[in-house]
Amino acid sequence: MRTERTNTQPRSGTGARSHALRLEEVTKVYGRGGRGVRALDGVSVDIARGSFTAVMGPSGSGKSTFLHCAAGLDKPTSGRAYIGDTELGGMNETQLTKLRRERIGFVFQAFNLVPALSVRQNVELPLRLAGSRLDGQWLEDILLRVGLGGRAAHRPSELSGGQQQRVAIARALITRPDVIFGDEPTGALDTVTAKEILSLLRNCVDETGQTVVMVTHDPVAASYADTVLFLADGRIADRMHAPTAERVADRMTHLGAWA
Ligand SMILES: Nc1ncnc2c1ncn2[C@@H]1O[C@H](COP(=O)(O)OP(=O)(O)OP(=O)(O)O)[C@@H](O)[C@H]1O
Repeated sequence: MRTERTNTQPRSGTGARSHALRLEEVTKVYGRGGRGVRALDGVSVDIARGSFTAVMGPSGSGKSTFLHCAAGLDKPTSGRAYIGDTELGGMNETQLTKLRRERIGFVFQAFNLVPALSVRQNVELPLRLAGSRLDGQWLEDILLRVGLGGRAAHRPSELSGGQQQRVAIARALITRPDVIFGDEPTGALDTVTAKEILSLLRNCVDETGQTVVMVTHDPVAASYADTVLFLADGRIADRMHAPTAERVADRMTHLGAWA
């Protein structure tokens, strides 16, 4: 049985569990005055290391804004975002770029691989950009872990969609990041391949203690997580532990997602 590790309460005092990321009263308003859109509205969440969290909600509920503020891609209008104990608000663009390269992994729907580079070179890229030393054994371990041991010399165009997403996951793992953020990582894949990729993300959490936070519209994808956060109108409307696809779909229906 899976251990419940995502603590959705703000951390308090001593004895708190180690968190990979934390948002404190994060509000994001796009635009100004009467035409401003409150995309996030006082969101507080504390996500434990080694946990798998899915973020769901109706279109426009603030999922992308949540991910962007948590990953330092966008600045909250008010409130604070932390990766580990590092508060992002005080950082300039150069520092944020460095933090994203070294401490965050991204897996997007569209894979975003460099076509001219081999699998191995794509996976090494974050370390090269960061000027960090490459641990060859770790690279080999990761390629094996994602099932690409025999494909290291291939170009992305020579791989299937599922294999390309495995490269993206390997690239996200190479820096041993605090958090891997997934933005619809299975959105472009067929059902069978999507399940393989979700199992791989699940294994990264269970076997290497990786933290994964994934935005998805798919209740089946969300069911691989330990916890689902449901957003509605920029707020956390609900959270579900040990989710099943049926319960997630039911909750989404009640949030009016598929009305
Ligand atoms: N750059 C922006 N400028 C103005 N409004 C924005 C901007 N980005 C997002 N919004 C608005 O903020 C709200 C939340 O958007 P967000 O993209 O976070 O929602 P979402 O849940 O990811 O939606 P979807 O599931 O459709 O991708 C929406 O009303 C959206 O129109």
